[in-house]
Amino acid sequence: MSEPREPLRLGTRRSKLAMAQSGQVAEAVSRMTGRPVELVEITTYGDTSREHLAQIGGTGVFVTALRYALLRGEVDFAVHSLKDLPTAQPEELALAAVPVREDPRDVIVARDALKFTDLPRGARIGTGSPRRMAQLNAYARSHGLDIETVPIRGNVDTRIDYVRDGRLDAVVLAAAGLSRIGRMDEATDFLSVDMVLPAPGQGALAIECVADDADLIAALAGLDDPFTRVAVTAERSLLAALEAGCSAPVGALADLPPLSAPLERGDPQADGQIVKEMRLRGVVGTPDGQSLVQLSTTGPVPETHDQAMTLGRELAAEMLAQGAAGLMGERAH
Ligand SMILES: NCc1[nH]cc(CCC(=O)O)c1CC(=O)O
Repeated sequence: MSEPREPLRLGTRRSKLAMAQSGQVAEAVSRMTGRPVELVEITTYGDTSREHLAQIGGTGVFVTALRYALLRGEVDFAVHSLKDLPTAQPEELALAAVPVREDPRDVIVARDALKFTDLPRGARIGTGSPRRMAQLNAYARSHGLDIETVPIRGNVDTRIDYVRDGRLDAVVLAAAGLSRIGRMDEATDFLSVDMVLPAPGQGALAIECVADDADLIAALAGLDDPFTRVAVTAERSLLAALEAGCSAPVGALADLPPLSAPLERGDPQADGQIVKEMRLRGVVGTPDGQSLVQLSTTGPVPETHDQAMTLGRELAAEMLAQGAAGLMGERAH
């Protein structure tokens, strides 16, 4: 008979979203390793501060306390929303797995089940994210819509309450967050990524442990999705190269490009080969939507971390050449 094994300790924030995603990963890890996983709740500064996230300014307010718990050996691994993770990876910690990404899009929760295009003139839309403000306002400008973006913050429940009690016509949220807390049915419209590019890493999770725990890294590797990993690596490399923090008005998404015409037609040139390509799109803009730099590049799926990093850096360099830096306002660092 095998010895009973110690449970793995998963450090998690207390928020409903964090508990939901940690719970889902705990189950997957426990299924895969045959070891029980116990959740250890940790309070982070981002959870307790009442200041606006954009005012706190620093990247990673949700992440730091979990990382200290890992480094102190209080927990064995932690689950983060990848979009909340600072782009610099500390040497002592390993990004052990990036599981398959969920829907990366933003959605709105609007009153009266309204779609975005049905919002009335002067509609008040709540979001604390300069990225969402920039792109919504730019879209409104170019389509002759009259909307007002209203800065709010708070967890997903709090933000939906703004609509429920009539203070706002709509709020913008990440589809993945709503889905993980089981409230996806309250979304009234998806915002297409052609209209609003998501935050780098949105919809993806990061599973982190200490870099010298080789056994655990090997065990967690089973949860890794290589495509999601290179995609978010390229997105975050773009973000880092723009020297932008997590609250900067930067959107990025790497995904499969629409099938190219020759492949759709079964062009004999393609020789029966499906050419695996990835498209990386990036956007940066002023929150009022007056100025926006949006670029895209398509090429073979990166095969290594370095290739993915290069892809993001190169697109960022093109964006900077088109004036991206001037649109980001105060630099986070
Ligand atoms: N900003 C906080 C945050 N961090 C991750 C998610 C959602 C889940 C995800 O994007 O992976 C959210 C909520 C939101 O933006 O609506």
